[in-house]
Amino acid sequence: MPIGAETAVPNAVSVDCPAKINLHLRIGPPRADGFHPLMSWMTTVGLFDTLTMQLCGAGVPPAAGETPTPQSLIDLTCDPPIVPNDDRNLVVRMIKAWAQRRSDAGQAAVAGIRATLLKRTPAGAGLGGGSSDAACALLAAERLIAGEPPLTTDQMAEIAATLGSDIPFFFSAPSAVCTGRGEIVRPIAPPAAKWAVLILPPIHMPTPDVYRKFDAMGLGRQKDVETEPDWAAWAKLPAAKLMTMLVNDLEAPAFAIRPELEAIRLKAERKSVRPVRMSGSGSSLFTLFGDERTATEVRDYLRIHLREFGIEEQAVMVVGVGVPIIPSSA
Ligand SMILES: C[C@@](CO)(OP(=O)(O)O)[C@H](O)COP(=O)(O)OP(=O)(O)OC[C@H]1O[C@@H](n2ccc(N)nc2=O)[C@H](O)[C@@H]1O
Ligand SMILES: Nc1ncnc2c1ncn2[C@@H]1O[C@H](COP(=O)(O)OP(=O)(O)O)[C@@H](O)[C@H]1O
Repeated sequence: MPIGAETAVPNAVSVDCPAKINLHLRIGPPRADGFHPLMSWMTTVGLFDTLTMQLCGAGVPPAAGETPTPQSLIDLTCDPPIVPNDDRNLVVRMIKAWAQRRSDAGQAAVAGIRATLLKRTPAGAGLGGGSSDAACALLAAERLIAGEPPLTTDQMAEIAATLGSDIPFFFSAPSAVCTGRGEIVRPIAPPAAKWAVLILPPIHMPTPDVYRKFDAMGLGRQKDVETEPDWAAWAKLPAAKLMTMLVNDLEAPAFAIRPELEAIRLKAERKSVRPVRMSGSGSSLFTLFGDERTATEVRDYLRIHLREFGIEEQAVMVVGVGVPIIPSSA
């Protein structure tokens, strides 16, 4: 009998899916498969989407106004609805890949899953929101069928790597060094700096465009992704010192595509009197702090001085650095 088919009581799991930032991101020349080798120190930050999932089958009463059972394996509702709820959504693709793996392994089929995704992390910001949602969908799905032999972190990361280079990181949250095309993940200590000011310019940066520009500019040296810093020493550095060590090799191509992003970064650096880095392929920017009070003061100051770029108040925020992922039964 399929799991969920006879479930009398809805069994929901809710996960706050954290965004990530690339504290340090070095990129090498493209490989034969077109992907770029990289070396990145990634950490979660406290900006969250919320994903709720519920087994959905014959015995489960539908939520008010919702269809009784999904027509397909997963019935996803997104808020805002502008986010696709079909196969373009990494949550849908992850659940399908998970169900396929179960089927290949001869495990019981899942009758259906009803999911809702409340989006807060902007897409195209280099914050891995879609990747986090996908990883958290797998964690939630595994929890929904508790009692079965759970997948190991390596098995989850293996499924994840088939869907996106950034997804495996989230199974080693809150802090890891990612190599290969991003899918080889090694947990390390999170930074001592526990707060970040995050700036979200109203700019959508498509990741492939930034990598293409990186190639067109002839950037990328293999040795940059092979020489690893002393991560343990970096993790202990005070925030201001650590910021001076961090590099993002995708800044040059991102700024070549959108020069106003560089102008925002420069202004943010001048006004905060500290280095400001881009995360991933952009467009988000961050700087780290050891204490929340200083972070809040700098945030308030930047809110005033970044207005001229069309950056709204709520797009400059203080977030915790190195937050855990904790699915909870709802
Ligand atoms: C740049 C980074 C840094 O963490 O993050 P984002 O800015 O996307 O958050 C990642 O490398 C993005 O990872 P992710 O967004 O999962 O990329 P994927 O879906 O696997 O690939 C999207 C496209 O990006 C390019 N790509 C991605 C990863 C990589 N190591 N080399 C690449 O060249 C390829 O053109 C690929 O077709
Ligand atoms: N659950 C999801 N949330 C947001 N975007 C998603 C999701 N699933 C797939 N996508 C697609 O992935 C793209 C990249 O989204 P995301 O991972 O949030 O940003 P980034 O690559 O900048 O870190 C989006 O433009 C969108 O088309």
